[in-house]
Amino acid sequence: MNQETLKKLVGKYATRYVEDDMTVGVGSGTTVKYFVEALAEKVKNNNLKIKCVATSSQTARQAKRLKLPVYSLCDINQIDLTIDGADEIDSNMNGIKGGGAALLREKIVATNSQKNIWIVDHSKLVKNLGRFPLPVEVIPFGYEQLMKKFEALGYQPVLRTNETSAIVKTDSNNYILDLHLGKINDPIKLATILDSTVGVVEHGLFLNVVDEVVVGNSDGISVLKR
Ligand SMILES: O=C[C@H](O)[C@H](O)[C@H](O)COP(=O)(O)O
Repeated sequence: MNQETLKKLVGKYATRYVEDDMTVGVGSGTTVKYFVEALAEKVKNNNLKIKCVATSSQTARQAKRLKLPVYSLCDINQIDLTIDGADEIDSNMNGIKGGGAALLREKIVATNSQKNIWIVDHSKLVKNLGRFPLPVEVIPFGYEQLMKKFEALGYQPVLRTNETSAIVKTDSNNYILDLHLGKINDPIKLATILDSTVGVVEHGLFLNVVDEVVVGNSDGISVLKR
């Protein structure tokens, strides 16, 4: 099975976690896109009454187009379950997210969710985090100074730009610095440093956040539980 087929498979599989009357956090990315499609189908076929909270404007647009009811996080009491993708997951079920620049809203939704499930193909499972550049969302004001600080720390920051070389702006109008770390030996220490750096809005280290990971393998699906 190719990667796209595996993404589709886990996206569809994840709909089994969604029950009537739930409020569901809906993540972002190319894997979640398949979950949203399958969820819309399930909601329609079973006449489910659910509420969705989207982690990005892109997901919100897709969900609305497919007639899923999208609510603002401010207008709901509690999120029962969030289904999201990930860029890397280590053996402690810690992850890197933000490859699609949605990390800030994703972390807000995840930390307001009773349960978090990630859906990935097997290529996302790693021994140590860090081969995937760590996305850090920063305030545009004075971001060059932050880049200098990160360079001095050996983090090798790269300002994220798009195909036309324009600076990528997040849904909150911030910039993304991708840190090329190679291997993150101590994710907790790194998260603490980034959390206390002025100008950093949020980073893509999601530590102790996920409850279950649905993995698409060439011979089928496996589920990792914390
Ligand atoms: O900002 C984007 C999110 O963190 C995505 O969930 C993550 O990048 C995984 O995306 P994909 O399923 O496209 O690999």
